[in-house]
Amino acid sequence: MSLQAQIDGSNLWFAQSQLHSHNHSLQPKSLVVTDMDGKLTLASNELLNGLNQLFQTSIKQKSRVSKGSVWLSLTNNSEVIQFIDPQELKALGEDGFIIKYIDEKKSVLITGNNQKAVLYGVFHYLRLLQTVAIDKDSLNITEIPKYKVRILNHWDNLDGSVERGYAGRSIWKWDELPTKVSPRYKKYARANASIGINGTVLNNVNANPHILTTEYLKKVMVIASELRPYGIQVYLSVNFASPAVLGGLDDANPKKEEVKDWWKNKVKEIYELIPDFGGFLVKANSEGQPGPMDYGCTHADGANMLADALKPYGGIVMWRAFVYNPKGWDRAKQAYEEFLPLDEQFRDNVMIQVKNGPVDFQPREPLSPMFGAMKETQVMPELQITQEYLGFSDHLVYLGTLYQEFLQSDTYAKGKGSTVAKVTDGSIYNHPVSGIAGVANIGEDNNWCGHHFAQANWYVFGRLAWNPDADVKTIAEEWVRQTLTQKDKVVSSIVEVMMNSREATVNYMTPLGLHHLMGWDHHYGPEPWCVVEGARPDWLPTYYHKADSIGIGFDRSSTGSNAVKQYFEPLRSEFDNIATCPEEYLLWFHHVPWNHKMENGQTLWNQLCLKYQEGVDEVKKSQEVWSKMKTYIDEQQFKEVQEKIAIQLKEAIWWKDACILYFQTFSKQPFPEGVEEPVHKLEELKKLKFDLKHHN
Ligand SMILES: CO[C@H]1[C@H](O)[C@@H](O)[C@H](O)O[C@@H]1C(=O)O
Repeated sequence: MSLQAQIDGSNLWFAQSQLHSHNHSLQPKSLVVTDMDGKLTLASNELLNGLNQLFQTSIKQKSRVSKGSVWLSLTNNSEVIQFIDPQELKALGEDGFIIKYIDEKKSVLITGNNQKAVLYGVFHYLRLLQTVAIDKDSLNITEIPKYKVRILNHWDNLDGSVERGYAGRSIWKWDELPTKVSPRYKKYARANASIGINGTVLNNVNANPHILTTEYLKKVMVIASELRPYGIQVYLSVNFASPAVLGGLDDANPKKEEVKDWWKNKVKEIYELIPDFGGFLVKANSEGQPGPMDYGCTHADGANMLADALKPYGGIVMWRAFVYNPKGWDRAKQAYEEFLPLDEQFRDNVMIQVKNGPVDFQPREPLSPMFGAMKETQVMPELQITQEYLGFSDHLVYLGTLYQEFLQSDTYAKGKGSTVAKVTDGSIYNHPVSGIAGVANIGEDNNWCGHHFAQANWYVFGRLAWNPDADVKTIAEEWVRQTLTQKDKVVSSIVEVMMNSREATVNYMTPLGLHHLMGWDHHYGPEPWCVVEGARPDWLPTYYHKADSIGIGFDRSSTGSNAVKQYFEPLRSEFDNIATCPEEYLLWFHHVPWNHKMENGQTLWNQLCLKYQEGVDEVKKSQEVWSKMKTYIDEQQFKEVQEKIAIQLKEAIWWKDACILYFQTFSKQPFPEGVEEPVHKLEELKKLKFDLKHHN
């Protein structure tokens, strides 16, 4: 694969360069577009390009539907109405589509209520051609996305750097805009549209107020117009202090009329430039960011002020609940404590954006108790696609399994079956908006995401935002077939590596419910011993593992911080009781003696060491599998992944050695049989200096 091809995005899944090996009895013969006013030009071009590439022929465009046609039309066409029930068409809403084999015409119809929906239908159809065998009977598909807002959050700064970004600099070229328009914007839009993503927040939640200057808004306008044809709305992160910093007001007190007016005027200016602007994302009173609490006001006061300004234009506010205070006993409890009393107070165009776990994007966390608990306010999940705590773009970690575990976690908010997906996608609580956000892993690296397999995490996020109940193994297979290879016998081996990769990472980094053992600022390698003078205690690993001569783990049970109280029954009791707490969360909820008997009869100490070893062994296995892929994979992709897996294995061993050697200073017990002798010395590991620059 040439460098240019990578930059062009030809190594992304939507390039449609290879066909699935299944025999397609329904090979399209012609394309018919019923389109009076040119609304479907983009969709039909995508389809034509895709089909031509897939079948390596030139598909003819015709004006009449005949045997073997693929027929694109909006639903308001009189012919379409003959074949599909009007109720069904109405139910499609804005983004839903139908792909249906029409017997009478011996052709395939792709239709939706607007151009964006038809485009989604086109991409879905192309995906099917590449990933499964389709026939007349299977082509009877209605797809309606579960979440209304399916959005990426870029933590991209105006100077081109990316907070927690591991794929090079930002793709947004603020210096060149508005005059020069990078070709990547359009490719980004296509890739996102192909998986149903319909929104993007361009800038970091640690927001530079300058994004709201007229100068920057004009740049934003250009990006918005590049993304618009693909159905992607632009949103911005805003700094709560903007009225003071930019507007010269005395402060940003949300109760003051002049502050409200400043926001109203700013919003008006934005909509004049970008009529379909989506709204604001806000990180307030969190990690030093300004917010309404600076003025004795609440999160609701702040969010509602912005919501009122956006409401006349249909805009929304995504207000983050990532708040924690170093004075608290347990960081995991704080969002709930701050936000639950405010339920019922938020406007209906506000969503509270909550990270999947109660702490911070760890390799594994139990669900945040916020899900299901806030009933009157729409809560939207925030997932992290960039691998801040999962080995950056050096480790192969397929996050589909993490996302699925979270989305299918039962909150019990309305009895059994109240999964996170159902309490947030509108199935259980019905609010006018719903949404799900993913913190992007995209940068200007040739391969877009730093690691070829990291693209799969962007892909699976989009597919789950469309349908949170979809099967992530199937999604992994889709991605492999569209991106790497169509050879059946190797597809399943690669999918297996992907499916095991997250558990492997949990095991070599933080097994059995441990969390936040990473270096306190870079969040990359292991530093469970880390003590930093002057640093917030809740940024240090020792705050989380609490290892001592008796045992290890954070006691969040009813005898400890009582974080368990924030969960619905029966979860609360299950987590609270050391005998029923799932072992994968054991040290999250309990301080457990070293000699505690685990389910398999091992002591906690032995099991902990064995888990670290299991993680390392799994990476060894994936290295072996990958080494056999050489003949099936593009040379450059093969080599680059191989190099990364070698790093991952080295670092999995680093993680294992660092953690078991350090925890041994408390347990004072030997390593059990089956655990490889550490190749490192603890004192040397403690002196290792991590070079962040090397990883960007
Ligand atoms: C954007 O800031 C990030 C910060 O870099 C990160 O270490 C932490 O995970 O979370 C913050 C947040 O989510 O606001």
